[in-house]
Amino acid sequence: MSAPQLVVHRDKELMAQAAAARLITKVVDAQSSRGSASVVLTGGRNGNGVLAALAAAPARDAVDWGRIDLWWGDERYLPEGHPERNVTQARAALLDAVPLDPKRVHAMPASDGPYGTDVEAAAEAYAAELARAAGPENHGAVPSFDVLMLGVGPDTHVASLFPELPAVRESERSVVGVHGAPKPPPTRVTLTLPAIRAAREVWLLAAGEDKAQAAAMALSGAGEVQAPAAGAYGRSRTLWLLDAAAASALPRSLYPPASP
Ligand SMILES: O=C(O)[C@H](O)[C@@H](O)[C@H](O)[C@H](O)COP(=O)(O)O
Repeated sequence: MSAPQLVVHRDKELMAQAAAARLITKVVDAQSSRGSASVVLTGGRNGNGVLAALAAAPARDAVDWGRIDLWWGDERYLPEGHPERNVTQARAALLDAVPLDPKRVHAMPASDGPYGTDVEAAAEAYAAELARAAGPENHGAVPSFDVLMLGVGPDTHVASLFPELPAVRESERSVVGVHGAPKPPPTRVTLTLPAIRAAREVWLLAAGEDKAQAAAMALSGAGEVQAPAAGAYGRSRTLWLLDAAAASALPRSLYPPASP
């Protein structure tokens, strides 16, 4: 477990641009040292903001897009191509604009796919896909993702792990179905905390006033069942990328004050 490090940016645009720059560097480094990179994407405005900033970054061409595996932390269980699916939004923000290898774009199943309304079967299928990609050196049923990004919800949810719902307590499976999520749509597929913790680096993104209490709670010792974001950490690094508004309720002891 790595203790959280905080980086506070002036506003959400700068936060997205800085995260995109950071992601380019990480991916290029992973490709140089291991031949390929694996990145887990998140849904939500901030995750999509990072992808849009990456699409606009001149340095995006430094990435070898054919040698990157893309996975998702969660998916809204909706039909293929639905505008509210996380993968649809990621495609619009970045993926359609770069030369990815389609075999390495691991979208979560859709509700009109082979599993139909059986979200548990969809979750099992995604767990099996992750297991196939995990090498012996990965020590588990999921690959050692280079970077796993998570948007933080105002209730401290990450991926589709909502406070007190069964998915956040899952300790065995890497992927589960979610019913009755408080954020629409209610049916979702999500990585579990053990799968998230297999990542080398976990980056939590929080911007806006409505995230201030969530960030303060998750970073002040709350339990992961009440505050799922508190249970999201990487093996070598846990990075909270915040804008000033989301950082506004944090105890000053957690990060140095901005220069006057
Ligand atoms: O399916 C989703 O909606 C998500 O993956 C979810 O976990 C999201 O990342 C947070 O709710 C933060 O979303 P915002 O960045 O839009 O606040």
